[in-house]
Amino acid sequence: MPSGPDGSVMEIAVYGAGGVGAYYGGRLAQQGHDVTFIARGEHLDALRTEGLAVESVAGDFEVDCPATDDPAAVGEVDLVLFCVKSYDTADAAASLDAMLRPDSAVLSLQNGVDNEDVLADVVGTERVWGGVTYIFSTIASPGVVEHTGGPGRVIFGQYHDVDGPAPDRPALADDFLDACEAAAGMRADYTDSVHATLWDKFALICAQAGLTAATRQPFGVINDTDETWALYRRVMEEVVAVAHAEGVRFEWDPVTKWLDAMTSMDNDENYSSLHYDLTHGKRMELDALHGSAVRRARERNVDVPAVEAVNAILRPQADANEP
Ligand SMILES: NC(=O)C1=CN([C@@H]2O[C@H](COP(=O)(O)OP(=O)(O)OC[C@H]3O[C@@H](n4cnc5c(N)ncnc54)[C@H](O)[C@@H]3O)[C@@H](O)[C@H]2O)C=CC1
Ligand SMILES: CC(C)(CO)C(=O)C(=O)O
Repeated sequence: MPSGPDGSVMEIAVYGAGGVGAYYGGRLAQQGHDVTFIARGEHLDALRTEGLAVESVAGDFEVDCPATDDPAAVGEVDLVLFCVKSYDTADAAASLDAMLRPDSAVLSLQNGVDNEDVLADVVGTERVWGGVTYIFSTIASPGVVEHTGGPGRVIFGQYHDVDGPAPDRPALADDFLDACEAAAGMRADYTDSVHATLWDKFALICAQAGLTAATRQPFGVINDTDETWALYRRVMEEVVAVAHAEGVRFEWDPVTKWLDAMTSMDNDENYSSLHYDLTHGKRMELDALHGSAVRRARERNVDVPAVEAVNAILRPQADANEP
């Protein structure tokens, strides 16, 4: 049964119903929320005709939700889960308006630290929630999403200027937290430290995605190889230095936190979505990850030789995978 605070149904559009978006949207639909998928191509055709099938380590399920490639046809919703790849952010953001009321929100679950500003420029900062997610999930075939691991965890917060105070938590965020708590196979937490949360994930993903993609090896091999493990740490340290230079304040040390967490998890076989895209000939998010870190470091005069090296190593393959 739906589980808003008063038992209400949330109206949710999933913009980019791929590995991440269809998984979380499907879980919320499974719980009875009113979810519409925005997708395209053969995947959209399959969602329309067969519905969504999710093969998940947290339990397989199927749901049948309306699906479209036209955001204007969705109508107004409470929340847009914004889950396109970062290279599609600007194009997709341009058609958000038709789905939003003044009190609606757009929650980005994307990797990278550039997306929220792009969204805020289009829909206004007050309607943007910055978010991160920890999951391994991909489109296995049209209409079929495969969730192979990760805790299925979302952390999000009202976006705001990096120098300003965190705004009050919006009432809609409580509705969404309740919806997530009631749903199977996912968990969400709210943060007042949205910038630190985004950069904390950015530091991890630059190391995890960068090193798994550059070496084509899973985490366990990287962790077992002294030189490679040193580079993994170095990438994180450099990204955190850029965050500090941008005025992001952490109440924890992301490098120690992630090195401890990653080595204590059952993680040895894991790669990353960037590695998946690289090895499947798909367009890569390199520009939004290491490319962005390098650009931001240059603007702030921070030395990031390890991030530059990973960026340079991956660039030819990223260029080759461009459509
Ligand atoms: N896949 C994973 O396990 C994880 C991914 N992420 C991040 O989440 C974001 C989404 O990644 P994935 O779900 O893997 O991507 P995906 O490629 O599986 O899904 C995105 C979908 O959006 C669709 N799309 C893009 N623009 C569209 C438009 N204008 N209209 C309709 N459909 C559109 C694409 O066709 C694609 O099917 C990325 O930023 C990624 O880095 C974060 C954590 C884990
Ligand atoms: C952190 C990780 C590796 C899994 O959530 C990820 O974000 C990705 O694969 O893109």
